[in-house]
Amino acid sequence: MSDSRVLGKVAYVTGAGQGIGKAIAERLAKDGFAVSCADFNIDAANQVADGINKNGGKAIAVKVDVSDRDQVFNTVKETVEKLGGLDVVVNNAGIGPSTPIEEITPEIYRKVFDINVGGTLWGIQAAVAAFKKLGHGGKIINASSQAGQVGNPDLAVYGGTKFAIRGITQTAARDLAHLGITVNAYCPGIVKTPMMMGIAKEVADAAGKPFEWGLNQFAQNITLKRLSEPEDVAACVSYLAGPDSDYMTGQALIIDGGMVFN
Ligand SMILES: NC(=O)C1=CN([C@@H]2O[C@H](COP(=O)(O)OP(=O)(O)OC[C@H]3O[C@@H](n4cnc5c(N)ncnc54)[C@H](O)[C@@H]3O)[C@@H](O)[C@H]2O)C=CC1
Ligand SMILES: CC(=O)C(C)=O
Repeated sequence: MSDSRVLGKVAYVTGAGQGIGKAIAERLAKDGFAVSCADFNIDAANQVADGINKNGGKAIAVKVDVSDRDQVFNTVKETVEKLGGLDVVVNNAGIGPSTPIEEITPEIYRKVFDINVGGTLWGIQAAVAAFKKLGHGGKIINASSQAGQVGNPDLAVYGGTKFAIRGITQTAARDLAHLGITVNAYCPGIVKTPMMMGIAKEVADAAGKPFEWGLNQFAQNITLKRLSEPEDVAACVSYLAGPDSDYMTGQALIIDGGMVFN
């Protein structure tokens, strides 16, 4: 059921073409947001936007490589022009290769940080510019991870980006509060998406083990004894995007089924 408090508001979600981003876009549309589905894979983003529109929501798809600052600014501008405003930016897009310490190369380091950390910084910057031009504050929501809370096997580079995103979230919260902007993050656990399944396979293959062994390296200590659905994460982001979280900023909400206990 939609929330009358967000009707007429606009959300820009990166990585909305599949996985967690798709679930976030669909949930925010159900909540009542008009949604800009931003993704490198424009065909996938179009499918998500078409599905939202067919279900009575309002959505567009925009092609973006979040590692390219100009593309992020241009697609945020396109969102404002086509949907009539902007209130929430979800910096969800990311890549997650497994990187055994001795196999890390400068190329993979730069690529993962450019997308995961650069994409978050450019999304924050573009959101601030749009909110200021529109004359109001807003909400910025960044994708961290349980792997941004504790070190995970073979994820030194990816996990490093997720730790970085928590720190960026805290600093941005402090720096942007005077503009009426809150900045928070979400830390999913082991979510059934192509990214996670890919990591599990890479870890298993590197160890010469079956896929299930690789997945279990990450999923064996989930208190609730089930993998996360993308919709579990979208429910957390729905809270962060809505007015009930207005008094929250600089936080990284852990939505992992009970893996990390701070
Ligand atoms: N799947 C999991 O278990 C977890 C995922 N996360 C985080 O959640 C976010 C989403 O992850 P998933 O849905 O699992 O990933 P996914 O790989 O299933 O989907 C990622 C989406 O982002 C898009 N994308 C990738 N690089 C892009 C770029 N440079 N510019 C624009 N779009 C780009 C892809 O086309 C894809 O549609 C990521 O930030 C990830 O780090 C955090 C914790 C756990
Ligand atoms: C992909 C990810 O963020 C994990 C394993 O927590």
